[in-house]
Amino acid sequence: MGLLNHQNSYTNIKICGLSKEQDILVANSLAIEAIGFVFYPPSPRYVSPQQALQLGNILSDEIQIVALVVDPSDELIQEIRSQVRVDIWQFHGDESPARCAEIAQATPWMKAARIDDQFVLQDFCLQYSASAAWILDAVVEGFGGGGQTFNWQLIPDIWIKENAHRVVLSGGLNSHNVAEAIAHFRPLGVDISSGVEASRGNKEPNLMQQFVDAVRSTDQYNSIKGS
Ligand SMILES: O=C(O)c1ccccc1N[C@@H]1O[C@H](COP(=O)(O)O)[C@@H](O)[C@H]1O
Repeated sequence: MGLLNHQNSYTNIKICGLSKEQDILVANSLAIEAIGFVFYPPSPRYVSPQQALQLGNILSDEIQIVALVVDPSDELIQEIRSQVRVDIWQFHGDESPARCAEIAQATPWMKAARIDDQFVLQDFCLQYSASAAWILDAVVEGFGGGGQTFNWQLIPDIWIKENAHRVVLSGGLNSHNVAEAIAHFRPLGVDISSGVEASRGNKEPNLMQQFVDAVRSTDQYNSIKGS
């Protein structure tokens, strides 16, 4: 169980940016590993620690909570820690490795790499070697959640072969492109926000279901194919 579980024979799924009770009830009905709360005020998916506490109370214990932050203040971290069950921290800003470790303490954390043709992946991986997984995302306005894919060809095949077991792939995923994404990366997990929304910040239950179905049927197809 869990987004960072390497023993699963399937692709782990995180749905990010849930902000309403209805989103949580839908998540509870899907066999997903994690949901994300966005504690970044400019985001259309922002929830306060108090809201996250209430939403967390109705979330299934089987589903992990990822706390997504972008260069957070100490005060915000304190508030999140005191109110929310955080299973994994997600750092999506310019946090240094030391700052990630300081905030996360004993809780696992993931650092997002925002990929463009200037990005030096080797340096990033060395710098953030303590990250339990690396989130690969696109460069978008507002740090993330922009529904944009990055150019997958920028990631060398050899790097994918050696490191995909530590990758949570994100950036513009949806039920139509996720099979190709899994075939290309064979990642530890996939992370989606915009692709399961009717409009920015508004999750659509049918799209959430379709995304999970697409991931699970891709895994099944790949296991039958034996690849
Ligand atoms: O979701 C947001 O609003 C957000 C804000 C700031 C940083 C990251 C954010 N979300 C993360 O962005 C990626 C990609 O999301 P999308 O599927 O392309 O919309 C994902 O890791 C979200 O967790």
